[in-house]
This record gives sequence, structure tokens and C-alpha cells, in this order.
Amino acid sequence: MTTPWNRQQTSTMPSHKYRDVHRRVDVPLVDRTWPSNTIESAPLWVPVDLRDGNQALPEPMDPTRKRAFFEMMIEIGYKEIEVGYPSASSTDFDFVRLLAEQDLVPDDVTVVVFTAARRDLIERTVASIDGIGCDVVIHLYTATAPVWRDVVLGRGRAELLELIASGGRDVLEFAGDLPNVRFEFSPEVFNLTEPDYVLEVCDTMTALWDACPDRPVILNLPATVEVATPNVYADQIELMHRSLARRDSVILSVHPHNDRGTGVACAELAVLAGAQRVEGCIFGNGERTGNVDIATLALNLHAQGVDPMIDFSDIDRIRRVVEHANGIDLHPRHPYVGDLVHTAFSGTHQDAIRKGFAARRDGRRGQPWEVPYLPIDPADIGRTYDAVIRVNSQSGKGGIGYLLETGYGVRLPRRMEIDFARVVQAHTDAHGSEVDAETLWRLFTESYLRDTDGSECGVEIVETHHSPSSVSKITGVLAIVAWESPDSRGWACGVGDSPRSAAVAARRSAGVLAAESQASSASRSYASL
Ligand SMILES: CC(=O)SCCNC(=O)CCNC(=O)[C@H](O)C(C)(C)COP(=O)(O)OP(=O)(O)OC[C@H]1O[C@@H](n2cnc3c(N)ncnc32)[C@H](O)[C@@H]1OP(=O)(O)O
Ligand SMILES: CC(C)C(=O)C(=O)O
Repeated sequence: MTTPWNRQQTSTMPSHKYRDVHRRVDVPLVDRTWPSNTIESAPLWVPVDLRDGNQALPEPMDPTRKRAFFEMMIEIGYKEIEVGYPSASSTDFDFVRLLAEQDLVPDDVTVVVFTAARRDLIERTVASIDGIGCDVVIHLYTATAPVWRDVVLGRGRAELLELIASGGRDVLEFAGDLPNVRFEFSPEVFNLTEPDYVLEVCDTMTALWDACPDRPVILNLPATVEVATPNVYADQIELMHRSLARRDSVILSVHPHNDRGTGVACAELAVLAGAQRVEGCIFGNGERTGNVDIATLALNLHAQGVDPMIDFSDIDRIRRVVEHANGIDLHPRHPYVGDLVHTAFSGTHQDAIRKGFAARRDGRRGQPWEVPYLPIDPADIGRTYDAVIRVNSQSGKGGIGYLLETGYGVRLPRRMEIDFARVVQAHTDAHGSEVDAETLWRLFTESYLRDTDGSECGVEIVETHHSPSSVSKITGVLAIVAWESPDSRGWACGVGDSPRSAAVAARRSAGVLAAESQASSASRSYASL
């Protein structure tokens, strides 16, 4: 029998065209340890925006944009930066020359230059770093996965290994004697390469380049096109971590892309599995759906109490530089940096955030951050609390009260908040749009602070209280109003069954009091209520 819960879904997608990655790559790891690990310190970060990010842009960066991006990366603390593919274009080559000739790289920063395993390209790459004063990594790559071997490069396993080794020898010939140069190799499409073959290739390179603890070789294992769930990548990395020769002379690096939307998860699990270094782009620009977002990775660490060692305390400035350099705007929901990521529109979330803030004010200040719905304190990354709560038709009294309180210093009592929320709901239902604090204040004034003929009554509600228990015989709502005019200033209170009637009573009383002398009204103290 067909019931609503076992109804057959209809197949319309040609999914039979694709093979599960397990059928393409067998990862022989059964005793994986990464699921039990935790990340306790930041990996080495390497932004590749100026190379991998740049090669994905409709309009690659000009020298000015590249330089601004590079300088910003240095300011916020990156110590190793891939600066280009010098043999790709004169712009890329000239940028590396600019860094070399104008000595623009601080002593404690290493630059990475990228090249395919082709002698002419390697020679030009080495020419680009001639005379540069800083440390340099020459990053050699060749794809190793079967489809690339067969379709793109037209070489079998042994022939391709020889092509790569020959590139490695060219690197040694041109740059082996340069004391400030180290080497990196990437088996492009590592994640779709047979584990035994990629291990053979990597071990060949570390032997050829004589990896040693004083001059370690970087082996960078990319998920060039993300094709599997992140646990598969983690298994692949752990297998390499445990199998590589000269492991103590290898810096194990990862380079995830984000085709399945899980680049961040891949990088995090890879670090659990033994990766020491992560290449990616700040906010995740890059080929197709992007390189892994190393800003998100860093702030994820921050959010779990681990210092990311990169300064994101002014995230909006970083964002402006990145958007300008790439010519691509960030999504308003982009993790950490998007315009809307610290904003709650919905009522129950606003209520919880407001209570979370109040709890911190009331004594939890020094304690670990635990404000509902806000994974980090927006102030850590230079954001104010202004946008944390915004009001529309999905909002409730908590959010409305929060905006009045932060915008106008008016703290409404519970019953008055409930009453006023109805007024606001009627407004948002009628208009459909968001209301800002100014509009809320106008609605509030119109509802509670105007006389029946619509004229301003010249007083302002500064505070209202719900029947304080210390005041016997008063039931209902107490409203306090204040006024200030050239002749007098003071405050008054009123009691009523509803917020509205309390406000009216307070205003009446204010009207009387305002006529009295300032001295006599000022002598009434809060406590006497
Ligand atoms: C995953 C990645 O991000 S890899 C980096 C990709 N980035 C880029 O390609 C950006 C910069 N590239 C370029 O500007 C150009 O491709 C250049 C200058 C490097 C080379 O340009 P061209 O000489 O015109 O070659 P083209 O790009 O058309 O083709 C690449 C050739 O190199 C071969 N090749 C590709 N990758 C490699 C490699 N890693 N090692 C050796 N040879 C390679 C290809 O098989 C092809 O050879 P073929 O012409 O014999 O078929
Ligand atoms: C070759 C490597 C580093 C790369 O850019 C990739 O695989 O995406």
C-alpha cells in the first residue's frame, strides 16, 4: 500500500553517468585515526589568491590590485604567499620582478612561484626570482590521475613519472644551488590518483630533491576537483601521512577545491589526518566553485578557541581589498564576512540573542562566549552590534525591544513590549519591509506619545516598569516620562491597566508637573516611587 511516508520518488536525473569515487580510487585504510583527533594549533597557511585565484578571474589582477592584495596579506600575518605563475604572462613575471627589485618582501615572508613540469617554463620561473632577497619556494606540478594521464598528457604511469622527475631535475639544475630556495611538488588531482602511484611519485621527488629536516620538501596533495565526501579525502591524507618516505623531511600540505561545497570540511579533516599546511584563497575565490576559503578555516579555529595566527580583527577592510582585487562581490551569507551573517530577523532568535547579551551583562562577561545564535562575538572581527538584530514581519517583541533600547535608550516592560509588538506587526504586515530603529521610534511615539488629537505631547518615555512589587497597591503598568523644554525639565510617572493607559497617565501627570517649578519636580526621586 502506498502511504504518504513510503511514496516512491520519481527518478529524472541521469545519475547513472557517474561513478562513486570508491569505484575510481580504492583507499586501503581501515584503521584510520583522524576521527579521534582534534585541531589544537593553526596549520601553516598559504594564500594562493595571486595564482590559483587569479587564474580563475574573468579579468586577472593588474599589478596595482595584485600589490594591494599582497601587502594586505602581509599586514594580517601570512608568512608564505604564492605570488604567481611567472611563466604564464608578463604581468605575472613582472610582478615577481617587482617584488625582487624593489625588495618588497619582508625577511620573514616566503614567496611561492608556480610552474608546470616543462623545462622552458621552469627556466623562466627561475629567471623571475633572480636576485630576490627573501626565501622562495619553487612549486612544480603535474597531474597524476588516470584520466589526465590518458586524455590530457597522453602518458602511462612510468612515462609520466619520468616527465615529473625530469622536471624535478630541471628545477635542481636551475635553482638547486640557490640557498634561499626550497621545493614543492603537487601531484595535481591527487584525490583521483591511485594511492600506490601517487606515493611512488611523491617519494621519487623527495629522494630527488634530497628532502632533509634542514631543507624539507613540501608535498601538496590537491583535491583539484572535489569528487567525494570529506572523509574520503581525510583517509587519503592519513594514508600518505603514514606511508611517505622521509616523513620528517616533508611538509604535508593540502589544497582543496570546493566543487561539492565541502572544501572547508575537507581541509579540516585533512588537518586531523596529518596535514601541516593548507593552501587556499581568502574568502574562497578560485577555479569553478573556488579554492578552499582560508579565512573561514582560520575563523573556525578562532571560534573553537584556537588562535588562527592571522589577524581578522578588521574583516571588512580585508573584504574590501579582496573584492576590489578579484572584481567579485561576496555573498551576504558568506561565512563570517557576509553582511547578514551576524543578523537575526526571526523573533525567537532575537529573543535568545537579547537574553544572551543580558546574561553577559549580568555577570557572565569574563566567561567563554555563549550567546545563542552567534558563534563568535562580532566585535572580534571589527563588527558592531548594530546589525545583530533587524526587524521585519518575522520578528517579535524581543527584537523590537532590543532596537528601541539600543537606539533610543528605552527599555520597555514586558507587557508594553507585547502591546507594541502588535503595533509593529500590523505595520510590517501592511508594508512587507524591514523597519529600522527610527521607524520603530516613530511608531512608538505615534502609539503612546501623542494626544488623541494627534499632537505631540512633548514628553518622552524613558523607562517603564511592570508593577514593582515594592510599591503596594499599584497594579498594572507604570510608565515614566521625561521632558525637557527651555523652561523646565523633569520626569513623571503614571499607572494604568495597559501600557497605553499608563503612558497617558504619565503624560497627564507630566503636563501638570511641567507647569510646576523645576526645583519641586526635580526633588522627586526615583526611589520615592
Ligand atoms: C590545477 C591548476 O591550477 S594547474 C595551473 C593552471 N594554470 C594555468 O594554466 C594558468 C597559466 N597557464 C598558461 O598561461 C599556459 O597554459 C602556459 C603558458 C603555462 C602554457 O601555454 P601553452 O604552451 O600554450 O600550452 P597549453 O596551455 O595550450 O597546453 C598545455 C600543454 O602543457 C602540457 N601540460 C599541462 N600540464 C603540464 C604539467 N603540469 N607539466 C608538463 N606539461 C603539462 C599539456 O599536456 C599541453 O601539452 P601539449 O601542447 O603537448 O598537448
Ligand atoms: C596543482 C595544484 C596546486 C592546484 O592548483 C590544484 O590542483 O588545484
